[in-house]
Amino acid sequence: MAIISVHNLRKTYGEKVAVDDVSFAVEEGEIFGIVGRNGVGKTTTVECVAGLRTPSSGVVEFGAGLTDVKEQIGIQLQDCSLPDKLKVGEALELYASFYPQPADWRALLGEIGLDPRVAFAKLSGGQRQRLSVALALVGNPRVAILDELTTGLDPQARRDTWDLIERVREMGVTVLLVTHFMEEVERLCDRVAVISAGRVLAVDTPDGLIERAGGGQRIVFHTTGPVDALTTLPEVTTVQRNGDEVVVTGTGDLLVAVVGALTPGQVSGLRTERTTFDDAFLALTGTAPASA
Ligand SMILES: Nc1ncnc2c1ncn2[C@@H]1O[C@H](COP(=O)(O)OP(=O)(O)OP(=O)(O)O)[C@@H](O)[C@H]1O
Repeated sequence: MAIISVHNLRKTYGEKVAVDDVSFAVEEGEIFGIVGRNGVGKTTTVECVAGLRTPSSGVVEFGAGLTDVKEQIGIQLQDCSLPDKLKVGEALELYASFYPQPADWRALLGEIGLDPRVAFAKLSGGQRQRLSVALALVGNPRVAILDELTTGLDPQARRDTWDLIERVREMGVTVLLVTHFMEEVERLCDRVAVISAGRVLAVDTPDGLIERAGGGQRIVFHTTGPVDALTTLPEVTTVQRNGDEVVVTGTGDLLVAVVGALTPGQVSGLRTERTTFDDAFLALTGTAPASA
């Protein structure tokens, strides 16, 4: 049974429609991604789920066992900031005091690998993000909402944060992950809702969305000759031409089918690539993802 079900969520600020019509269900124990470009309504959606904002219309339902949203959903908000002089240990102890049955914050310190005596001002970007994850977990939540956790981090800090998110799931916590970083989706998410302009375009596994975008296979080559015949092949999903360069996506024995249909001697630089979640996102939304 779904631990969170969102039905036709809509949120407006005056004339501004931040979330138009969003529905999805999060299963217990999964890492569920909310993915989309900046400003499409991701944060507003999860703030409505966490009870921080009141939807203009629509319903957010919680599965059995999730009875107290404020206590059982931990949220790490984008750009979380703490007083400069507050030490890591003091922050965790303070946040733990807000909850009736907090987690052991000293054990959480081990997970995030931080020294409790270090002041917030002295933490690097990656360390601040790891602290904000720990603060989201200190209430012993059933669900952790993590919003744009790795934006602005260097590649190593990003990978460390991904490892931490995987450990959070291993602790039995369901994760609702807001991101516009496509590699993060492929690496972490069991399922994902792709949002554009306040609406859900698709909900599926990352592989399922890649499959929709061309079956995980892509062939790139150069030719000056005609390629129209490729579109009639059953293995071919899309053919895109940009000058001499042709990109073909499809399924099954795509390479054999494409090579068989091309005129020998007119093709150069043929290579195969795996379709990525970037391609799937582009195919769904018609826009490339923003860089992190
Ligand atoms: N309190 C508010 N008042 C007015 N407009 C708002 C408010 N909060 C958000 N918005 C607008 O609603 C839209 C959706 O914002 P939201 O922060 O939910 O998007 P997002 O997908 O999370 O983007 P980002 O990744 O940049 O945070 C944006 O156009 C934003 O400017």
